Amino acid sequence: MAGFGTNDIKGREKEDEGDKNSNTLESHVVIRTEGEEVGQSSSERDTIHRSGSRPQLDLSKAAIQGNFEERDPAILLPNQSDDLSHLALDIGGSLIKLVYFSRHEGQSIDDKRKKTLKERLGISNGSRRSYPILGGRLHFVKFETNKINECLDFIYSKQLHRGGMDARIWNPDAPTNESSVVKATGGGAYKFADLFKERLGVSLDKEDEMNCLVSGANFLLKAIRHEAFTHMEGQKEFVQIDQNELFPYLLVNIGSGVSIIKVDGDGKFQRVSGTNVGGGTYWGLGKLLTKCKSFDELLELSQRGDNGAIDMLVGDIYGGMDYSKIGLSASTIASSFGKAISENKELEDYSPEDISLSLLRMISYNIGQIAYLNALRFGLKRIYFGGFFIRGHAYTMDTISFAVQFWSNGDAQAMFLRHEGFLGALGAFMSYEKHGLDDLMVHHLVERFPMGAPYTGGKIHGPPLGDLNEKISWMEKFVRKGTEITAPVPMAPPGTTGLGGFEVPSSKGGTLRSDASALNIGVLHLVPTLELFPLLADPKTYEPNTIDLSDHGELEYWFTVLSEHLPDLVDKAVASEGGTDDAKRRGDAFAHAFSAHLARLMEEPAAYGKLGLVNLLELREECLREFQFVDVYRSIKQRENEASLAVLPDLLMELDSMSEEARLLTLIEGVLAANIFDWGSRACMDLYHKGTIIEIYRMSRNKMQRPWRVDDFDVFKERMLGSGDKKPCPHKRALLFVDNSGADVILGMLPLARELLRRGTEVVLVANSLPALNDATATELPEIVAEAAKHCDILRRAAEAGGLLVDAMVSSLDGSNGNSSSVPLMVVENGCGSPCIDLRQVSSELAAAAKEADLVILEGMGRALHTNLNAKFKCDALKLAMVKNQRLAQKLIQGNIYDCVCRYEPVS
Ligand SMILES: Nc1ncnc2c1ncn2[C@@H]1O[C@H](COP(=O)(O)OP(=O)(O)O)[C@@H](O)[C@H]1O
Ligand SMILES: CC(C)(COP(=O)(O)O)[C@@H](O)C(=O)NCCC(=O)O
Ligand SMILES: [Mn+2]
Repeated sequence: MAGFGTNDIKGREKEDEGDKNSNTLESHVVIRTEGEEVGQSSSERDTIHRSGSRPQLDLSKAAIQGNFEERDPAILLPNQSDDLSHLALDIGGSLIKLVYFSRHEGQSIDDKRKKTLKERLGISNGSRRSYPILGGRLHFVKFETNKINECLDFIYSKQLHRGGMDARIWNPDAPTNESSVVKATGGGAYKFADLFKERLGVSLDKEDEMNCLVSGANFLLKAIRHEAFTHMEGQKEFVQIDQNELFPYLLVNIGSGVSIIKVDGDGKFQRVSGTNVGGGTYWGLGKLLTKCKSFDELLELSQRGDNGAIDMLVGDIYGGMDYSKIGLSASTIASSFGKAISENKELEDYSPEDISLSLLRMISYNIGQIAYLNALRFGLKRIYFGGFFIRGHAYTMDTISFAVQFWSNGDAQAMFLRHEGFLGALGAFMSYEKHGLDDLMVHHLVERFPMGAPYTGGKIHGPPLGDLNEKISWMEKFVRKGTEITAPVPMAPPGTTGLGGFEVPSSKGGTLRSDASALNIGVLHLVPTLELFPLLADPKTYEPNTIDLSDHGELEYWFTVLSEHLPDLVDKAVASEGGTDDAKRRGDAFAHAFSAHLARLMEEPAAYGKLGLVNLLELREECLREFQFVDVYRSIKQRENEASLAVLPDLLMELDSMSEEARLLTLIEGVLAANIFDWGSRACMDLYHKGTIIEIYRMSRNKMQRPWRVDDFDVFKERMLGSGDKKPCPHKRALLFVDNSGADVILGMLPLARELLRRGTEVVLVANSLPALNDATATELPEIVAEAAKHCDILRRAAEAGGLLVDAMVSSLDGSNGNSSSVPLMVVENGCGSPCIDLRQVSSELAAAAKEADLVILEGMGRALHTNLNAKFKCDALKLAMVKNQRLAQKLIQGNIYDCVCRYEPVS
């Protein structure tokens, strides 16, 4: 449909009138679940959501209460917290790497509704793992080895040596275990054992370094989706690792020295070679030759260098010509530092920049070459490079990649790891028994990039700041200091010439992002309750994002959309927390944090792994949560729900007076029309100033004209109603992924759900676990359904059967009580708090509900267009959305804003 003219819409006063007339939800609330927001003080709500992502999935309290019959493992065994280890170390020649685990208080809403639901879905008992996976977070921190005292202070301040602060949060009476044991690897585990004992009273349990490197690498390659990447000529590309073809591979760890390991499987490896010319050589020699004070300074110098001033090039020997017969260009380095012998110059006559670059190239190239030769020795094609020498530095990676590519004629591939320097520490962490990490799968891990590490220059450790005040004041300091965070990472292509030579890197004068602000690895959230959505036709090829943000134009467009939305979002966020000074400070901090993330990603889109809209939109919500904005759109949602519930009875009556066929069309039309209530869309927000909810809804419905831009309604209708005399059998169970609040869910999806129920199909409403924009959450839905059920027998009976109406439930219309024989209407949480959905990581509840489902209905722009438009399912799928963005409409459906998509994909 075309745009909405102002003529269509009446003045704003109407809305207020409508508000006065409508019943408020609060006055009708019947069920109130534990932990529910209604009526809670904001501080109570904070506690519930403070833990950030997906707390509902983490049923820690249930486990704490000792109900070992429950399947949900989440965070478990608080009383055994002494057995659970929280810290592992890799103490190397140059750096100390720490991996530590923190548990966070999850929200458990184990109410009656959930219990009934679990019974229905058959997930109440049995199949507990023998070793529960822990729910919590893995943090990565590093220190310089020569500043070991800083490291000891850090461990002490976080009490990590005592099993962590968390242990006492769970069990305040837990004795502090003075003789605790911490897993450690690297030479320092021996060298500093006494110091750890003396200062912290802990014994270091030494683990073999190679073993740790390998198990760390294997864990990363198996459990993290976007861990490994190639880096050629400035281009970073993530590689999808086929788990069946993971082994064998060559692992090259470039620390102070270099270890080269052939890996054949878990625990199956051989250190086949190594070289003493490694990261320590670059840093050591570089320090002597340039007087640099830090590794980063040295690396930064290299970016402004011209190694041709020191290196003897092929051209220098051949009078400026290539030696093309053997494939060497004039710019190929014939002899690193070779020029220094023929010139009558002293060290001071060479620039530190040139020296640093010569050194970097010499060492990187040499390691690349030795790595390749070893790969050749064993016929290996995949070479993974780790170790902190790499430091995510584009030029280093390009040089190594070039060497491998050049010498192997393209046969072997150099790949790098995002957690490059933490392999050993992760391996040491893995060596604890009983942590259950071996069972972890890709879908159990969510990586988050919190703001608030101390980015102050110089310090290389960057523990995330847990305390909100600390975070905000850091953010304020940062804002005063300037743009340290957003300073560009030098990513300029190195200008490789081919033929074994390199031109001088073209990036000039850029400062290297300080190590602590590199922010390219986040905190790994372990969420054991996440699962792969079982109805995906082919999980291996599934890609949630529809739009490819590696297209720079797209990236820029969506970044602009998000930036422009920010001021309004901050206003709403601050208002949602009462507009207090504290809320304003948090609002400011949020705006800066989110802008900094955007700026970071704009410079280096792949910094946080492969980037898509699903990540960007979730990042925004996560960032709000980080600054404790619990539910920004709460009052908007409530107002829209109230207005919509008030007109629901009329709508249901209207529907009931129609023929089956007309009704089905009206229902689908209703869903599409009501999808206009989206507070994430700029165009829609502008629209809301022009009319009341009900007016906009009516107008939207009046404008629904078929054919829609994508219109598979007739095929869907045939599947639902049959044709001629043939009545098809109804679907057994439909999953309805709902979107937005108010009209969208109440006047759109609920009536559709009711129709399915009427036809004997069980309905599962799938809603967000956490708030995102104005999306209804799974905790809000039962109340909404309860209200709707007051006006509708079908909904009431189904809701009762699905356990949605509990205790002193609505006084039923027909006076009957108790369980009816109706097919059930259920509500499950989807496991996320974003306007989009990545079906590789959904709640276990949803995964269980999906097993019996034969129809999936995805609704809304976020879940059906930005993500999943191209997703294929093992069952029938209906994708419904109104496109509320002009550019997207053009791109996806060659249409216009407010056009509609009704895509039906029957299982073949
Ligand atoms: N901030 C830093 N300080 C010192 N060295 C660093 C730093 N960042 C990167 N490096 C490089 O990383 C190397 C150490 O890598 P790492 O994998 O930690 O090995 P090790 O276990 O031998 O300490 C150093 O020799 C240096 O080349
Ligand atoms: C965030 C959204 C995906 C939510 O849409 P919904 O799923 O509610 O239909 C959408 O509002 C969106 O893409 N907004 C940004 C584009 C714009 O403002 O035009
Ligand atoms: Mn939405």
